[in-house]
Amino acid sequence: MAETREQRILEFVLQNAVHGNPQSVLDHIDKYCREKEWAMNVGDEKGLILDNVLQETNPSTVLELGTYCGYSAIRIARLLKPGSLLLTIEMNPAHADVARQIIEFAGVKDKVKILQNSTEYIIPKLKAEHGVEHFDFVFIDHFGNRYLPDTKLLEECCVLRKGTVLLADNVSFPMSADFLEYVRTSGHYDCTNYPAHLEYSDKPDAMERAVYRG
Ligand SMILES: Oc1cc(-c2ccc(F)cc2)cc2cccnc12
Ligand SMILES: [Mg+2]
Repeated sequence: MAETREQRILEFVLQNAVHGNPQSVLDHIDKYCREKEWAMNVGDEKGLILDNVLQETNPSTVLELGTYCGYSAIRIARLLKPGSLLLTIEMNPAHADVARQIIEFAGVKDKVKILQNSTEYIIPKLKAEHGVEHFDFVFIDHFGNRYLPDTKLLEECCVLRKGTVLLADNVSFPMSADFLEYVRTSGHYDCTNYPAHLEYSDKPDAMERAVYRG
């Protein structure tokens, strides 16, 4: 039996999902985490909200904060038009390694670039070292206490443009309360709340869409 939960998820996917089929990989991660071991993927219910908000935006450049096992990176990449790119930042090297393998197995690695470091280290380097002009879409799904500082860092580093869509997971939890307060009251964002449930659970949770107005 693999040592970590993330390695067991990877093993289940490699042994049961259809190689090169992103939906099969998503379905198998959901099956494992619902039936065997809970894990903090955005999951199928909130994943549908992510799909819908993403498709309304039809982005060419996407940033994700918090890769974990790559579940949402695959959800996003499978919907991106040709020539689009997802940059995803993961500070935990073991998680990044599992994500790399799952993303490759799903067949979407050409649309995804995993940057393994902290968000505060990478965000200031996105323009100079990763050729980023602006992001059309940002999915925020790392640790709630970093949501606000990283949103302000994205503003300061000028990687947002008028109309950039931020979508944040887990905004029902107190850790991201300062982020919610800021995007709802600063005057720089138009916000929409999407009530849902915690992944693989009946506990309440929610996502917040915040459209940057500059
Ligand atoms: O979707 C998430 C859920 C949780 C979470 C963990 C334990 C709980 F009891 C409740 C919620 C943590 C996350 C950390 C980072 C990104 N997403 C998370
Ligand atoms: Mg989450």
